[in-house]
Amino acid sequence: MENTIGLEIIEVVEQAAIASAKWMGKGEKNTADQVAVEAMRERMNKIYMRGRIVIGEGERDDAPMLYIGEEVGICANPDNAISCSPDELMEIDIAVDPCEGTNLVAYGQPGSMAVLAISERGGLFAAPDFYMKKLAAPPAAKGKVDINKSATENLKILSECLGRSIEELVVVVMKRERHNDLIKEIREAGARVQLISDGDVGAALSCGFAGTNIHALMGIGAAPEGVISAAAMRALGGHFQGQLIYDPAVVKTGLIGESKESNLERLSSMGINEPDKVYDAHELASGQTVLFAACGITSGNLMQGVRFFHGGARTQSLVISTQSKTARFVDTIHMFEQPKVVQLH
Ligand SMILES: O=C(COP(=O)(O)O)[C@@H](O)[C@H](O)[C@H](O)[C@H](O)COP(=O)(O)O
Ligand SMILES: [Mn+2]
Ligand SMILES: [Mn+2]
Repeated sequence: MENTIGLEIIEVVEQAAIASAKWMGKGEKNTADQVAVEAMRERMNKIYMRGRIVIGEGERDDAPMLYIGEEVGICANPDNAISCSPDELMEIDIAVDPCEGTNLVAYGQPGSMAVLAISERGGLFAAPDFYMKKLAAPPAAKGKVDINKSATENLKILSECLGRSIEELVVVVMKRERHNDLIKEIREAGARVQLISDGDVGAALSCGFAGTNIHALMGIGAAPEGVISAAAMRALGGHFQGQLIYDPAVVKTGLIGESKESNLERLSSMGINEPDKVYDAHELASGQTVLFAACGITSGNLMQGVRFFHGGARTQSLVISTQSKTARFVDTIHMFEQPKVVQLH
């Protein structure tokens, strides 16, 4: 799979990031999102593959593009099958977030990215558009920290695994009312908290690499982003656990339906009969081969954002693969037209 589409998926996230970055700082989050979706879809449909969106922009009725169930790629069209090799005809599942951190792009804040994860059919958990309680930590703490434990206990475990005092640990938490107690507990345990307004995929990913000065992600974010984060952490060997949150009272937003009961029904209709199950990275991204790709829109811990110059742009992307066991940073100069200069830095 990596041989067939490895390089092309870099271009998919690059194109989405470039399109979105043109709207950086313009205060128009919907446009920054929409152009990323369009660019991602256009580039995806030029790939010799037979893809299906399993995590995308929502149900078909709400999302005109990259909706859940949408078939993408040249080989998704049976008329093209003759020009596709058996490898390209393999059915693959794709989870996308063309603009992860739309607010960050709209307000020119760091940490937004175009992201996707790919696996063979059935290899990614088709999470509902609910919330997810998440715990991400570095590879050294994999399987040792546990989402069922308190933040205080996990910080002690992290400190032992990483050979640092608790005071030397930094935990990323989304700045939300639902996290007030969690933030208090982390601070009382002695660790430091980095509050983010948006973008918990980037925070989870940062836990996978030493040197980012981020040692854990705790708290509740969106479930689809949880699956994409899990794919990255699965491929990196980091720790990721997620538990669906279906009770609107817990998240304190009206975004996930009116009642816990109706949400439980929806989960059951999707075949999720253990709604409180804690999933680890291998369950959320269970495929034999899992690829994760991201391209910075605005600069973050791991990737620089898109930098435009006359007639071109420079991007930085990251592709992580279970197949080649690589985390590959890709630095690309894009020449849109005849540039006056090809900018090196
Ligand atoms: O910040 C986020 C927004 O993602 P996007 O809509 O693609 O720009 C995500 O990283 C979060 O995981 C998540 O969507 C968020 O926590 C849910 O929103 P909220 O109700 O504001 O917490
Ligand atoms: Mn997102
Ligand atoms: Mn998004």
